[in-house]
Amino acid sequence: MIRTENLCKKYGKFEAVHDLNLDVRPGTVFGFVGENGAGKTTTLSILATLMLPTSGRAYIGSAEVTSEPATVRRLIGYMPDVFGVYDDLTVREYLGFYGTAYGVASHLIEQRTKELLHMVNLEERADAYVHALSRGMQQRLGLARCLMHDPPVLILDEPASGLDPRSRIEMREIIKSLRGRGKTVLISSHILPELADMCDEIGIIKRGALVACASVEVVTARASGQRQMCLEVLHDGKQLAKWAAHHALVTDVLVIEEQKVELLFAGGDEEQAEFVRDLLQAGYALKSFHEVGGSLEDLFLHLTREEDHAGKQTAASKQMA
Ligand SMILES: Nc1ncnc2c1ncn2[C@@H]1O[C@H](COP(=O)(O)OP(=O)(O)OP(=O)(O)O)[C@@H](O)[C@H]1O
Repeated sequence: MIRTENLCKKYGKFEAVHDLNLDVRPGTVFGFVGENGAGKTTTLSILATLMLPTSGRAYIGSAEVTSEPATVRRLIGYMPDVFGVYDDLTVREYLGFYGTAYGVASHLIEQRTKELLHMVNLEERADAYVHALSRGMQQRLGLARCLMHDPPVLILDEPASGLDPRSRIEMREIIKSLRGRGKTVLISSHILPELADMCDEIGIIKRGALVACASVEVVTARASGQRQMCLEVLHDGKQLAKWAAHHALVTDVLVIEEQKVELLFAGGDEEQAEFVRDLLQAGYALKSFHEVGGSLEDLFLHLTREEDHAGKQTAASKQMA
């Protein structure tokens, strides 16, 4: 639903986004994590048609951002990291203004305003002036604003930044509820645990390139000490996946190539040795077996250090789930 192909953006000679390949499936919440200056805002601005890429392509659905910006704008709701509010409007007027700007039919504006204010817990503030709202409330209103034209895709740039813990939790719960409404969400942050709680997949960006991408189950499993194992067999990987899925300590299985299977394992060394023995006894011709990485957060910290980690990055990129 959201896709970039070798996306690059240069500011003068400085390359802020470098050969970025993203693929966010419909209906998923994708967390885009990276330290300050990694290139998140630049990428999201290109997807929101606010900036042209230097090279490469970006798509929302089948619409390409540079050649079909009007179509893209209808498909997305974009919440920038910093946005202004109009001081002399009430909350209701503010949403009405954006509804009109987005071309929402006038009979729908009132209904949608009501629904969205309910969703972002601002019903009781409908007649308050926008400038009188707390920062958390303004951020929630900003999210409601993006949804006025009911777009299938949301692009949210650090929506919880600068919020106190309670407001962050409120924002997180609202974003989680968007998945239930079938929205595809791309959300950026520099805080991995915060994203892990509300996302289906996490992608890590470093110096403009995607260096790791994994399902949130993998992230959580690694954080909770489960092992991620990669097995290669001589024959059909699907058979092996079926066999492994029945094992009590296997919590998730993925066929990543015809003969290659990745799984999450909730046991220690002995159980793991037993698992491999059982597998051989069941007749599988095991070609290779290894454990994959530490926690994704460790990986993130490792990758964002200043030294060159080319070898590790390649390994990380291979972990694409
Ligand atoms: N208009 C610009 N001109 C020159 N350099 C820029 C411009 N905008 C951003 N940059 C640089 O490009 C790099 C990526 O910036 P970007 O804002 O995309 O990162 P980010 O991951 O969103 O960071 P943050 O979390 O701090 O918002 C940074 O080094 C930044 O200084």
